[in-house]
Parts: sequence; structure tokens; C-alpha cells
Amino acid sequence: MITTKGLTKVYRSRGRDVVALDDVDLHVRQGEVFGVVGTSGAGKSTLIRCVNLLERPTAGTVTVDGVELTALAGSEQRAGRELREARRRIGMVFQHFNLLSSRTVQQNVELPLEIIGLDRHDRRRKAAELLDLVGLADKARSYPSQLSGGQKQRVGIARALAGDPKVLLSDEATSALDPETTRSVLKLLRELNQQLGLTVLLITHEMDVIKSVCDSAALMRGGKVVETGQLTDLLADGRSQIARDLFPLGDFGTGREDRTVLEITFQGDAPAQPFVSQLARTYQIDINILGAAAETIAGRLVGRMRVELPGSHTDNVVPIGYLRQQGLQVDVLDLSNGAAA
Ligand SMILES: Nc1ncnc2c1ncn2[C@@H]1O[C@H](COP(=O)(O)OP(=O)(O)OP(=O)(O)O)[C@@H](O)[C@H]1O
Repeated sequence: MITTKGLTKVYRSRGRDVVALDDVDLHVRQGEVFGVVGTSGAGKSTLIRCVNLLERPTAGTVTVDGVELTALAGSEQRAGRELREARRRIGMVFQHFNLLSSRTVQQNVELPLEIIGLDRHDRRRKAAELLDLVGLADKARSYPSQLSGGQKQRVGIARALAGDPKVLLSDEATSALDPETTRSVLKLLRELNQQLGLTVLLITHEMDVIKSVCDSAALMRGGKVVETGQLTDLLADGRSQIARDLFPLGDFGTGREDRTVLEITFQGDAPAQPFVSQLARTYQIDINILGAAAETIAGRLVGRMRVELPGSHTDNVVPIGYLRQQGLQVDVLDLSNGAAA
């Protein structure tokens, strides 16, 4: 649904070049919620602004719903007709809501419909439908200043849906909200994704957002996508940085050479098995549990556990094979750098 190829954006700032995006290839499948995560300055905002061509990339292509936006003329306010039409199919939600304070909630939602020239009656009907969809039917006549942060963001979402977009871009939509409001706004995004078949590309600096709402994710660092995939696949990959960030397990164990540290990932029904005690009993070994966490990710129960076994990797080939036979993902940690061997 959204594909970028070789997407590069270089800003010229105080006489020097800042590479905000460096050859980014991204693929967001139709109907999924895709999260881009990364620390400040990683290039996330630039990416989302290039995807709807609010910024024109220095190089590379952006294709949304089969239309190559980068091949269409203009950018920002000077967009050509074809680009404006393609953009109408891309809704955008902002961190600070960007509502007009002098207009009521209803009038804010009507704004994009006014711009496309819809008549008053149809605008009202459509705005009322959208406010109902986001649970704010009773606030139509209120002004933004009379709303909570979560309600303002719901108005922002209703406005973003006015052009019946197939794609919703969300730029840190929950960063200004408290944890409980964040959860309810993310739940709304998920519901809209499912009810309307909306593809959602969101950027965030919070791993919790990825955990609670995303099907797939990409990790950005220094303008590059350093890792991307479906969460269920990433979680099954012991080398995945995203999986480690979703499950910060802390302790790496004693670091002694005569010990083996394993990271065990389980999904679906596997957690129901008491595999640690079975392993201890079967092989008569003492198992030291260093850390464990279980979460529902992409609607699926996923857990990760770090354990330490006595003996070297070679000594533990058989117990490791036993765990793998139980359908568990097992990675042996290389303690010299904390990565899976
Ligand atoms: N208009 C601009 N002119 C010059 N440099 C810019 C401009 N916009 C962004 N940058 C630079 O590009 C890099 C990426 O910025 P970007 O805002 O995309 O990162 P981000 O991951 O969204 O960060 P944050 O989470 O802090 O918003 C940074 O080094 C930033 O300073």
C-alpha cells in the first residue's frame, strides 16, 4: 500500500548538508498498522512528511495505493491537481492536533470537505458521521479549548478521515497524551484500521505504542531503516533489536565462560507448557532465570525469557535441542556483545 524506494532527503542547513533520510526502502502492506520507531533525530518526521510529499525527497520514490506520488508535480502548497487528489486519500494526524480554535469541533471536521467544495448539507452529514465514529457526537458544537487532549485528538482523527482516505499517517499522535488517553486513542486507531480497512503508518518514539497497536515495525537510526518486519517474525529472531526493546530483559547473567545464556521466545500456546521445570527435571540441571516478560503483541500472546544453564554452549546442545523441539525459539547469547550467537 505504501512503498518507498531509495528515499533520501538532504537538508541544507547553515552551509552544510544534513542527511535526514538515507536510502530508505519501506513496504507497508494494505490493511496493516505499521510503526516507525527511533530516537529523536532519527528521521521519522521527515519520512512521514516525504510519504505524503509535504516535503519533496531529494531522491527516491514514494508509491501510495499504486500511485507514484514522486512522479506528480509540485509539493506543499504548490501541489499540482493530481498530487492534491492523491493526497486527499492520505489522512494525517498530528501530535499537537492542529485544530482551529475559532471553529467548533464540527466545523474543524468540515474544513477539508469545504476545501474540496462539498455542499453544506453533505458536509454536515459527513462530519456528523465521522464524529459519531470517533465517539464525539455530543461535542459537535464545542470549541477545541473545551475538550481534553484525547478528545482533541479524536477530532483530529475525524478530520483526517474526511476525505475517505485509504491511508492514515500519524505523526506522534499520542506523544502529548497521558498513558490512559494514549491507550484509548490507540484503541480507536486499531478499530478504524479494522472497521474501515485503513492502512496506518505511524511514527513514535515509544516502544509501548508499537507493542500495543502495530502489526509491523521499522527501526530508524541516523536516517536509515536498520530493521523492519512483521512483529511476530521479529520476535522470533533473536538478533532483532526491536524484539529486545519490546522485551527489555536486563541482566545478562554471570558472564562466566562455563555458563550458557539462552533467550527463549514463545508465542501462542507455547507459554502454557512448563518448559523450564521439564528441562530441569529431564536433564537434572539447575536453571537460573535471569528475566522474563509476557505481552500481547499484534493480538498474540508472546513471551521472552532469559535463562542461564551450567556448562558451555557445547555442553548444552542436547537441552537446547529439546527446547527447540517444544516449538520454542531459542537463541544462545554471545555474552561478549549481548547479541545472539
Ligand atoms: N527543515 C530542516 N532543515 C534542516 N535540518 C532538518 C530539517 N528538518 C529536520 N532536519 C534534521 O534532519 C534530521 C532528522 O529529523 P526528523 O525531525 O525527521 O527526526 P525525528 O526522528 O522525527 O526526530 P523527533 O522525534 O525529535 O521529531 C535531524 O538531524 C534534524 O535536525
